[in-house]
Amino acid sequence: MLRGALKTVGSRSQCGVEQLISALRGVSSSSQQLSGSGRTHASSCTDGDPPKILITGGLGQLGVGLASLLRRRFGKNNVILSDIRKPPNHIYHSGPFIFSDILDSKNLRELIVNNNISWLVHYSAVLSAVGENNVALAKEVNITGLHNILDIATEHGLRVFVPSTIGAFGPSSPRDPTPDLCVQRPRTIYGVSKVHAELMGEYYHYRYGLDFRCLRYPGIISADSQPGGGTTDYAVQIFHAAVKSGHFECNLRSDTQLPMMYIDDCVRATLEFLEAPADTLVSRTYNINAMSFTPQDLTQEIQKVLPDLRVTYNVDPVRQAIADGWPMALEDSAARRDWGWKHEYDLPELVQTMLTHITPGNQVAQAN
Ligand SMILES: NC(=O)c1ccc[n+]([C@@H]2O[C@H](COP(=O)([O-])OP(=O)(O)OC[C@H]3O[C@@H](n4cnc5c(N)ncnc54)[C@H](O)[C@@H]3O)[C@@H](O)[C@H]2O)c1
Ligand SMILES: C[C@@H](O)[C@H](N)C(=O)O
Repeated sequence: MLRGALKTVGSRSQCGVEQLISALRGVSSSSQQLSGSGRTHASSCTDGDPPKILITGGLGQLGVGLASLLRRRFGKNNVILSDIRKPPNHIYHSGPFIFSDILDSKNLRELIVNNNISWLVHYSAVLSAVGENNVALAKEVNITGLHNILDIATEHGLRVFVPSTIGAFGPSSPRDPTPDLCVQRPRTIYGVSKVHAELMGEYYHYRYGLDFRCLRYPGIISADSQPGGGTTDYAVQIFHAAVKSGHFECNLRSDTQLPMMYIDDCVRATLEFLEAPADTLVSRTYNINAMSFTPQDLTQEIQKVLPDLRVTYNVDPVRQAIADGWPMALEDSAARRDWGWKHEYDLPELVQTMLTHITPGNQVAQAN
């Protein structure tokens, strides 16, 4: 039966996944139809052992920061970074790194089996602004890639974390604040693919018992890694320009308010959510919020430290249209209630911390 199921899965059919799960669990397919309760199957790690974690798309803005926190928590060799790009030397030498293209499901499956992976953090993606410039690539990476991840995670009983975003909402969503559950009609391929990921993950959870976990991140701000082509990138770039030249040209209007978060809060939220006992999670997808600000607010806060900073505006119509349809703040009381989410950085702490990291003698380590 197992051989038959494997053969079917090789053809990537939904039915194949179902058969394989049955074969691996030794249950009849009728007994595992529509679990309803969404009870997760398969242990995420062997009793007492730390999880073995694979991070896809790990060389982007967020992967290295998350890997560093997870390695401190679970041990260096239990966290493997992967990407399709070659890592800089300091990342290559900081812990296990491996090539993995999420569009190559055979390679991905081998990696998971050979390394006994139990948790999968799926960071590969094409972000909002880049996605609008290359819809075909965004569809491939964000939708086909996601399908590969969910199928393989289901086959091998993994705990899988897929981040969503403020970009999963659109102009018809309530914007200030945006609740967990509301109308989601995004107008970018990035947003559409992230709503798809949320729904597919939840479907696999209820249908197959997949331990799917998803947080909707705000725009993330980091000092030692560069953003990958999103609408919120200005909020990272302004710090480097402020320190380097004292002038920043902003591609969003001065009054564009968006939810943002410092990277340390983002990766800590991800770890805490990954570790939360399944029975505390009322939902599989949660908003998390920290602060909201406009380019003007951010400029004024930076000017408290660097009064000579000059910001001019050259609005990019594509990014502005995207931002105008996104939340101004996220409502995240469910995350705070169910698994204890609490942010630590508001705007003043963010600015102090970023400027401390980005000093002239300590220019951004190009993590990515
Ligand atoms: N950074 C943010 O502000 C933010 C906010 C909300 C959600 N997110 C989500 O968090 C995740 C990580 O974001 P990020 O900012 O690090 O993204 P990023 O754009 O900086 O990095 C994405 C990585 O994916 C890799 N990638 C692309 N195609 C791939 C493929 N076929 N196979 C394997 N890897 C591939 C790229 O090489 C890149 O290193 C994404 O899913 C993103 O949607 C990010
Ligand atoms: C918000 C987030 O998903 C990403 N930084 C983007 O702007 O596309």
